[in-house]
Order: sequence, then C-alpha cells, then structure tokens
Amino acid sequence: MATIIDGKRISSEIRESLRKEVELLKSQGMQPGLAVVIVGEDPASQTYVRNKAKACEDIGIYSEKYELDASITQHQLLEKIDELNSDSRIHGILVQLPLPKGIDEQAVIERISAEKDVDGFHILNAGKLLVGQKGFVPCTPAGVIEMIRRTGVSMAGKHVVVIGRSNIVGKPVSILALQENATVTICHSKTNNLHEMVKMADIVIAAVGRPQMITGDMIKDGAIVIDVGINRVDGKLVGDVNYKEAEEKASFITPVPGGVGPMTITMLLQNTVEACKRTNNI
Ligand SMILES: Nc1nc(=O)c2c([nH]1)NC[C@@H]1CN(c3ccc(C(=O)N[C@@H](CCC(=O)O)C(=O)O)cc3)C=[N+]21
Repeated sequence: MATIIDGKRISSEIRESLRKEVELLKSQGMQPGLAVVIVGEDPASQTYVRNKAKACEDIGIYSEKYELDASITQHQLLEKIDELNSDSRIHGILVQLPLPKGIDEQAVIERISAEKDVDGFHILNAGKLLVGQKGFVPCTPAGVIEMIRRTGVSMAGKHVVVIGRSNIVGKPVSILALQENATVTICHSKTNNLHEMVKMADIVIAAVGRPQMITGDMIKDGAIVIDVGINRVDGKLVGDVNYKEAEEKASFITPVPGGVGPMTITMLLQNTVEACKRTNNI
C-alpha cells in the first residue's frame, strides 16, 4: 500500500509560510498583487479562477479578476494586458487558458511582460527554464517536483517517465526532472509500447488528460506515481491514473482531487510573491 502525497497538506504548509512573507512585505509597504483574466464562460475555468482569488485572499495577496466576454477581440484583450503590464499594483498576470477560438494564445502570452508572467508560459521564461536560468517556472510542474522532493526520495539517477508532452506540463516537468539529475523519458500518444516504457519508471508523471489510462499493471513495484490529470467523469474528478490499481504497487502516490491541483495554485501564489520581491529588488 502506497503512502499518499497529500497535496492539500503540503499546500497549507507552504501557504502558511507565504502568508508570513506577505505580511512582512506589506509591513514594508509592498503587497504582492495578482490579476487573473478569464475570457468566456466555461464553468470549469470559472471554478479555477474563483479558487485562485480565494487562495490569494487567504494569504494576503491583492487580487483582481477580469471576466471578459467571449466576443472580445484579440486586440481588446492585448490592450487589457498592456494596462496590467503598466499597473504597479499588479506583479503577476494570469490569462486563463484555453482562450476562445480566433484568439492566438501564444500572442496573448507573449504580450504579458515576462517579469509578470507568473504562469511561466512566456517564451522568455520557457527559454530560461531550458538553459537553467532563473525565470518563472510553470506552476503545475513546480508543484510536481515539490511533491516528489517531499517524499524524501532523491531523483538523481532515477528513471522518470513522463506521459504527455504539452508546453504547460509535459515538457517543462521533464526539464525540471533532468535538472534534478533524473534520467527522463517523455512518452506521448504516438509512443510505441507505452506499457513497457511506464513499467521501467521509478517515477511516473501522468499528464495526458485521459481518465485512468495508466493502469496498475503498468506500474513497477515501489514506483512513485504523480497524477497530473484532472478529468471530469460523470460529475466526478478522476486522474489519468487508475488510483485503486496503482496504489497497490506504488511506494508513494498523489490523489485526485487533493494532489497536484492544490499545489498548482500554491506555486502560483509563490510565483506572485516572488514577482513582487523581484520588482522591489529583494
Ligand atoms: N493560464 C492558466 N494557468 C493555469 O494554471 C491553468 C489554466 N490557465 N487553465 C486551466 C488549468 C487547470 N488548473 C487547475 C488548477 C487547480 C486545480 C485544483 O485545485 N483542483 C482541485 C479540485 C478542484 C475542483 O473540485 O474542481 C484538486 O485537484 O484537488 C485544478 C486545475 C490550472 N490551470
């Protein structure tokens, strides 16, 4: 039976220390500020955005939320970003993805000032991550690495198998694992013998977006299993991993919900505090 890596518990520990840090910054006249922009009315997106605003409030981060109509033009959205880029109360800008069809997501991301890109999606931050310079690391990958670190198991020399190659999770988490001296294999929808690949993993990171596709028979005894998937099936949240099967084999496993999700928000808060500190040369 696996030990659960409790994302909620780890999150509240980190948020507690962030709260103290924010208090100190505020006492020195610096309050971190986050702007969240959401376009259209996807109910799932609205839930995330509400959770983010609440998380900010809990630790004393100032936050603004902009709910823009789905009919907004790309030009109008870019103007909003320009406005936030030059707003000194705002240290972090997050534009909730996906954006409606007809809006060029990459163009929108690139418009955000790299110093305020707390999502770590800007090409400059992606480049910095790749070459090992300090920038902003995407929140979900940062959360995944923090959870692995807290198992106490070193990633050095371990075989990490990542399933998924998105710019948001798969690619950046692979680079971070490599920086921890892991041996990294990136699998995806075109991978031959996915089963055999995953079976070799000391650490499995599932970020495919297909409910329960990683089954227990694919997990090596004693592996660490990190489930990044958030899939809604019959009104319930399930991961990319068949939890019941995998927990029989794994040494450590993350649950869904209560695993990587809360850690993503925590890393967003951390990046926002960091953005404020960098602006003030702290
Ligand atoms: N620019 C941008 N940045 C993002 O970081 C971003 C985004 N766009 N678009 C959507 C995805 C998704 N995402 C989640 C964050 C937290 C939970 C989370 O906290 N989930 C809870 C459950 C929440 C529930 O019950 O629905 C959990 O796993 O325990 C889920 C999903 C951030 N995203």
